[in-house]
Amino acid sequence: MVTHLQQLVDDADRDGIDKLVVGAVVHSSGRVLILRRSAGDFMGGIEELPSGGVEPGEGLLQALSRELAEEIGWCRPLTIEPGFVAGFDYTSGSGRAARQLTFAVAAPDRAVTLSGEHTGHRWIDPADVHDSDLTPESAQTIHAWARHSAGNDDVPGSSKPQRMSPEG
Ligand SMILES: Nc1nc2c([nH]c(=O)n2[C@H]2C[C@H](O)[C@@H](COP(=O)(O)OP(=O)(O)OP(=O)(O)O)O2)c(=O)[nH]1
Repeated sequence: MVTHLQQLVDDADRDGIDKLVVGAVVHSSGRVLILRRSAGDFMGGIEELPSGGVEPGEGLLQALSRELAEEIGWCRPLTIEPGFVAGFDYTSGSGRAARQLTFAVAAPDRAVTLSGEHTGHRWIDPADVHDSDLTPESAQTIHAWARHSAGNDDVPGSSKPQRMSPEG
């Protein structure tokens, strides 16, 4: 796992990524937690997965743990499900080459405490992502997780980040 995570960081460096972001498919009974961004922010009002930038000196999972504490009030140790990580690249609001690496985390309970970054949350069935304000990249990430969790993962090499273009 450690080698694998380091490989993801090395790949991002090699690919010229300036901003590494970690995200989570937090799920309970097959439903996935999504958050609505505050209206005043860049891309305000969209729905997104809990996510945030990796800070200098932080490991990926350390960053994920901190972001989940900040964004949904989870202070518990996280259990990352092995075998799933989905990646997409985008240009951030400040123009940086960003890559979001999204891991899967089971929610033992559904208690969520939002920060000021988000105005609402809900648990969505992956089949209903078309009926949301998720970006195509977030929607694809949720679909990839749903396929993975159904044991019907038809994406070759799904334990590696998938390159999903904003168009695709
Ligand atoms: N900018 C941007 N964000 C996207 C795209 N697709 C997509 O799912 N997102 C998501 C990632 C984040 O959840 C959110 C926007 O985040 P962001 O990284 O651009 O915003 P930010 O203000 O935190 O970034 P920064 O400018 O401070 O680097 O939208 C896309 O094509 N462009």
